[in-house]
Amino acid sequence: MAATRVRCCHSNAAFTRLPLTRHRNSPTLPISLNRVDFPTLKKLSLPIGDGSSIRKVSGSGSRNIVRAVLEEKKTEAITEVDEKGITCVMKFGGSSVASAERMKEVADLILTFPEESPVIVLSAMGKTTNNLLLAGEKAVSCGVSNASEIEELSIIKELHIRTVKELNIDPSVILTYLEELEQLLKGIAMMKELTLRTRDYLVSFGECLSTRIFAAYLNTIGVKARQYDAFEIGFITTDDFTNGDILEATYPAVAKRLYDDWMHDPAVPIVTGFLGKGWKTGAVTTLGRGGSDLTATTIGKALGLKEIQVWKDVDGVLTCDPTIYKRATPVPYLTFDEAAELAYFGAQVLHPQSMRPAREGEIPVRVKNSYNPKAPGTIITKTRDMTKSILTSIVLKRNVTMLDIASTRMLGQVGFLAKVFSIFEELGISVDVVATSEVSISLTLDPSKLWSRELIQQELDHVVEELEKIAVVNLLKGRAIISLIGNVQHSSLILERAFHVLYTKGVNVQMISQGASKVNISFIVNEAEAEGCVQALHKSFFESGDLSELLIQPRLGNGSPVRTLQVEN
Ligand SMILES: Nc1ncnc2c1ncn2[C@@H]1O[C@H](COP(=O)(O)OP(=O)(O)O)[C@@H](O)[C@H]1O
Ligand SMILES: N[C@@H](CC(=O)OP(=O)(O)O)C(=O)O
Repeated sequence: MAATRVRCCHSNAAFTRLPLTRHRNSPTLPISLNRVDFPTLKKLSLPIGDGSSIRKVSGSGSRNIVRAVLEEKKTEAITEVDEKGITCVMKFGGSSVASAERMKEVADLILTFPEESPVIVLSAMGKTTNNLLLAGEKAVSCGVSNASEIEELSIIKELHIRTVKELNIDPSVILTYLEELEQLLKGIAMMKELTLRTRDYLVSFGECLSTRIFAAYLNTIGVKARQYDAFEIGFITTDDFTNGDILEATYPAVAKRLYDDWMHDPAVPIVTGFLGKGWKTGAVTTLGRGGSDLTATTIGKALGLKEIQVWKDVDGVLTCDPTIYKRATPVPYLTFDEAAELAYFGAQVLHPQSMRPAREGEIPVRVKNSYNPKAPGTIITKTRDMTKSILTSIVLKRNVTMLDIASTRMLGQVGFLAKVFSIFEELGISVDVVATSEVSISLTLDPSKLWSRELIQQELDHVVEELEKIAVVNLLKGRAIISLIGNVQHSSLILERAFHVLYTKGVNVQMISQGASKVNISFIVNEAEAEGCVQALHKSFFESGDLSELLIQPRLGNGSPVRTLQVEN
């Protein structure tokens, strides 16, 4: 990997010179200006440092110069860089680094982009996170003397030791971690409890191990790499264990640490995905399952990179989950809103919060297949051409619980709605889909943040108990949400087609909602019927010709059709 080298700093009597480097493809985007964070600098209008604001930042493509003029302090910074800085972030999920063989392929893949200097974000190897969680649950009841024999612990040890051997790297990079993991499981066995905080610490071993192995491997093949634990480099989160939210302070802290290190001693940063540090407790937190995508987009925004790449085991975001229907095809373009909605409604391919930093930083996200790098993948941007777009993807969220809540009329309608939602707020449970009538509400509960079955039941009992103080509650389990992500400007066409399919299949829709986000129509069906519905909907929307031909001509006030077909963007 080429290094960034500062060649000269001009002097000018009127100005103080500050070190500043520039982004390769974006000459006006400097990388660091003393202690000023990059996104702030990029916006140009915000106050920086001790109250100065940037008047002008300009660059020259040919001479690789970036110039920043700071208003009040009359400070100018000019730095000339003859090679590139960090250009993109590449995240590889568990499936992409599941074995030594896969790690070699990922290393080769990174090296096929010599023009890039990436930050690499890794998830835990293969199913390691699931195995860690299972090991933790078993430890609670297995007794201290049996903790070392937990099957999942052996699987984790065996996988990592075999990987280290096959990659020919020094096993000491992971042995202390494996010993510590065993100690932790013994501790859980001794305490006979697994708190959410301990659970997060437990699963953090997955990413801590995979990144250490991969960084060591890159170093053995002559690519200088440096491992980072996200919780040590400024990933600050709320203290919501198992579901931490990234706090704003993360961006400048991460940018500073990565760029300072890069400037002093360039090496490919290999960062643990999924992990953070609680701002009050200082303990390790996690960002929710699949959270490494969010780590990657956070780094992308922090460094103001030109692209965020998330490498998966599928050819991009597909028209539906390929495990439900294998004729799913890649969606070439998505907006941040569509991708966020798709993720929120259960498409495992992206973490629900991961689009937020990318959208804020306006950084394109590319979803690629590490098993098939030639496939173009999906590119996610702020806007896209929606002219012919009707339906983009069908998403299924299983294991949904629906609540029918009918008011006992002790409260007026407004008070009733407010009271119901305050109960959910107090219990920290989010609601997915809502439909209301004058005296009743139907809604579905989001199961994604609950990690174990016992917890779901516990929380449900509590919700019902609270709601029964003001309403008659009917709890309906075994439901599924089918979400149609698409151009809701054509909702009539989408609904007409969707209901025709469901009617033909004899499926009764139990609730329907059209999101205010204008990209999503959701309906609730029995879980047992849901997969069949997705398959039938996919056939109808994606396998029966060009739907845009069906768009009805808008009609004039007198009912006669207008001459040209207009499709709103
Ligand atoms: N609409 C969709 N498009 C692509 N993949 C999907 C979709 N819905 C669900 N998936 C599932 O998401 C998986 C990829 O996400 P994930 O397992 O989190 O990847 P990684 O661990 O590599 O980050 C795919 O293997 C696929 O089964
Ligand atoms: N290892 C964590 C975080 C993650 O992002 O994983 P993946 O990228 O493999 O979905 C998990 O399994 O949840």
